[in-house]
Amino acid sequence: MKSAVELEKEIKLVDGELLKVDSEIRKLKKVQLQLQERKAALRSSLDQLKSETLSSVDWAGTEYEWTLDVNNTLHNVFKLNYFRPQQLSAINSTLSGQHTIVVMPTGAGKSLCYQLPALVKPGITIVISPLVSLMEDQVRSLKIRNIPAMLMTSTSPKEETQAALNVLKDKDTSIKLLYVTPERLAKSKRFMSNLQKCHSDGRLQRIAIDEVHCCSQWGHDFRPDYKFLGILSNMFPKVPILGLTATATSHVLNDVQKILNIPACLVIKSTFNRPNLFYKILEKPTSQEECLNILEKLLKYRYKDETGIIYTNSIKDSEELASGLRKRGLKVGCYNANMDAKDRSKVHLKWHDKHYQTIVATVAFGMGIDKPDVRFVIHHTISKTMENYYQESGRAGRDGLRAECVTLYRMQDIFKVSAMVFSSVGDLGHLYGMVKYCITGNICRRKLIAEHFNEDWGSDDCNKMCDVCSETNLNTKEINLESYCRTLSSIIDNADQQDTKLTAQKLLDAWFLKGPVNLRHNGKSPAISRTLGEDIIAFLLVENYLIEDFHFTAYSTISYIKKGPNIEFAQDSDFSLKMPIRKYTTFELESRAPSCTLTNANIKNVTQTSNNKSSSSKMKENNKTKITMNDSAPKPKKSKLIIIDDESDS
Ligand SMILES: Nc1ncnc2c1ncn2[C@@H]1O[C@H](COP(=O)(O)OP(=O)(O)OP(=O)(O)O)[C@@H](O)[C@H]1O
Repeated sequence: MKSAVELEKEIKLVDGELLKVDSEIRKLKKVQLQLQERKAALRSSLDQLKSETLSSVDWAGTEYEWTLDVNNTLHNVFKLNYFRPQQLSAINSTLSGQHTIVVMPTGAGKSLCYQLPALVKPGITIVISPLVSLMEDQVRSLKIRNIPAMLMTSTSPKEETQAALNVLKDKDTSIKLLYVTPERLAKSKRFMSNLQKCHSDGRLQRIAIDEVHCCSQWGHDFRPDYKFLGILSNMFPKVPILGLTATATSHVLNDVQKILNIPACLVIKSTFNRPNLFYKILEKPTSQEECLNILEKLLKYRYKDETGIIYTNSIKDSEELASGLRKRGLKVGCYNANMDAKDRSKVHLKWHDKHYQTIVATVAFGMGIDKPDVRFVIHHTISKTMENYYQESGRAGRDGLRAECVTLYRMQDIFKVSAMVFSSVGDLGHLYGMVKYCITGNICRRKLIAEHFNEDWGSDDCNKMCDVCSETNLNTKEINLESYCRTLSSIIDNADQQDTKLTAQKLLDAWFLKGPVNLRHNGKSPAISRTLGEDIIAFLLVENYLIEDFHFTAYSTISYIKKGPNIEFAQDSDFSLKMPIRKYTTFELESRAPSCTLTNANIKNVTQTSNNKSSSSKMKENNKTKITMNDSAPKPKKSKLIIIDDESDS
């Protein structure tokens, strides 16, 4: 038997060996990590290469084995004469079996990209869509065209659900498109097992995922159940996935590809320019009564006999405006999240059938509006972001004919919206993008929208279809803001010393020597209009010379104004800051809007049947999005209202 000392000694020796092994393990782990990183980098290069190779193909070609069928189906079943830009590319790519993501603006015609291929090849196309009402609309219009389609949601009667499940097992089914919600897919084991059966019988033709940005947490409509869709490419590797979205940011698109496990897929992206939409900013009066006067004139004269939407940002406003307009003899429906689903769909239908000229709605009225002839979208209050504005205004003119997008803007609305944005998202940058769009009077509105989508549109892309470009007598004057900056800074310092917080309104009052005397400055009232004063405050917010400071009460969130990081530059002797003065351009409230004739850009649109790589729109973005077009037909995105179909089998 060994002595204790010997045993201790031996333990030390073993410890030494263990240390050596640990060190070897660490070294090997390091090598393993390096190899994993190298492998990931190689894989990413391979994906990139595959994606670039895919993008270099002219997918809009007309020599595919299915071309004749595709054209016949377009004409005979969908009764359409031409493809809109990128539709044919998307159709050819998915029919070739490629995983594809299609990014097209709202109303550009994404649905056709999966509905048409579904009829050209045998088998079933599964369409995953987040909105029950949208699916219902689509199935209804497919049935009108004698296209066998079905949907399966939690609200479907039991027999319909059973029938839909049977379709997946039935080799003789005539059904070509089966619509399901992501929740149904994620939570129904029966659905998934039947889908596997359908696949093993060789009948699962394609999986289309509408609003595919809902996969990504970076997107504005994240839906947790969309994450589940990542298993589809592993379960059915040979079945092409076709994702569709109107959200264009590269961050979201990369995330979507990762989540769906299709990193090397083809991304087909249209430009976001909507050439048939005329953009206009109108000065918003202070009182609701005056707002109603403007809206009344617009509805009675400018948009006589036309259908449109008035968006506002609160339920209260939607009710007040709707009732005010009704009292003025107009046929108006109200739509907001306070109403139950039945009432909302009644209003939607009445508007759809032109019983109502306009619907006054909060953004609850959004996703899934498929009315092609919306001739005007009026924003009574600014949207929360440029993206939202693009989506909401984009509901106009989906038929490609001229339509108008009018925004009523005044400074106070910034703070109504910013309190909401701050409470929900915390990031005001996107709202300020919207403010910049409204207060900039010397830059084409389209150019400002293009900036948001990382695109670069020239003046040809606008074709005088915004209030700035169409104004022949545009004011290009600038105003120096140096002394105003210093005065505003001193007013805020003075209020601080008195332990008083200033709202934008109070700051404006103090600047114009109105309101409490102790808050006013010592100088003269500025020799400018109060409206210009409001623009200056908004401009200084957008440019970070002023910032908002939010305080919460039991009933509301109040926005106060503080000095921003850039205001310290105002003390420098060589400080210079200029703001272009906005001029409200002419807009006839009481004459008919120009008629809905095809614009040149539209004509280009509808005759475009093959890929045109000589785009005049230069995409700055180079995120695997090589196919770009300059003349997309009539995005967003989308309202925030999503009806979740959350019933599972269990
Ligand atoms: N090639 C075409 N020619 C003429 N009209 C078309 C064409 N393709 C689609 N449309 C019409 O354009 C309208 C919008 O199509 P669709 O609903 O597919 O748009 P979308 O891109 O899915 O929009 P959203 O993002 O709002 O869902 C529909 O009325 C549709 O019939």
